[in-house]
Amino acid sequence: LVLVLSSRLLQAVCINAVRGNPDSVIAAIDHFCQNQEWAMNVGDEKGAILDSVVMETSPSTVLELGTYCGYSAVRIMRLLPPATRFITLEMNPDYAAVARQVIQHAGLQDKVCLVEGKSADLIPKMADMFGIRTFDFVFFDHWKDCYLPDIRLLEDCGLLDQGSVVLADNVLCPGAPEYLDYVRSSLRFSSRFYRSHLEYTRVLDGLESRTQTGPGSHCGR
Ligand SMILES: O=C(NCCCCCn1ccc2cnccc21)c1cc(-c2ccc(F)cc2)cc(O)c1O
Ligand SMILES: [Mg+2]
Repeated sequence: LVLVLSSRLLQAVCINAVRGNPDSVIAAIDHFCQNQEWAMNVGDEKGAILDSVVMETSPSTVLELGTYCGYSAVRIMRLLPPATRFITLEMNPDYAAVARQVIQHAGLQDKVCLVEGKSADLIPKMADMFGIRTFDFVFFDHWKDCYLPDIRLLEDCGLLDQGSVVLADNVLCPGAPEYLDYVRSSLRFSSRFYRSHLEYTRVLDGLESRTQTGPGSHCGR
């Protein structure tokens, strides 16, 4: 039976990770990607930066765009207190299926709301679908040319408010130049670059966080 990469990654989790132990799931995926086959998880180096920004923000509502195999979803959810809402979007049904099983192996299936679809279609429905007013923390890890239109869409839908943090993966590799220009240009928010490396390689990459300083677009004209 020929397994596709995401299924081989899931197999490595099932074999090497302890059920109900998120840290062992993270370690199993990192070991697989470092020693068997590269995969586009945020990885351990950038993952540690993601952890620190999540802990610093201590959000009560979190949105992730780009679930892939669920690696960053497990990283984020393992840090969140029980009442936190975590929503993650994946457009590829095969990846979504693998992610559900990876998240279940970590014992975090009750905390996740994994939705299949495209950000442009689902962001405008977030408020109605999930009763979410604003997101305290958003992790961008989907199509890099969607980062800019999607942060604008989140703002236009009033889903970002004062203190909301948007953290974007891969701002150098593959890169999101227009997004970087945008978040670094406006005075309405502060942005910070975390220098790192492309997952499981020595190629330069980084994360960019953007914190809303002014009130959300829906109030405080
Ligand atoms: O492409 C990347 N990720 C996006 C995958 C597709 C997301 C699709 N998708 C999911 C939800 C969703 C919602 N709306 C619309 C679209 C949506 C990615 C690539 C690399 C990479 C690859 C090769 C290389 F040589 C160097 C680097 C590294 C990363 O870390 C990455 O994240
Ligand atoms: Mg990425």
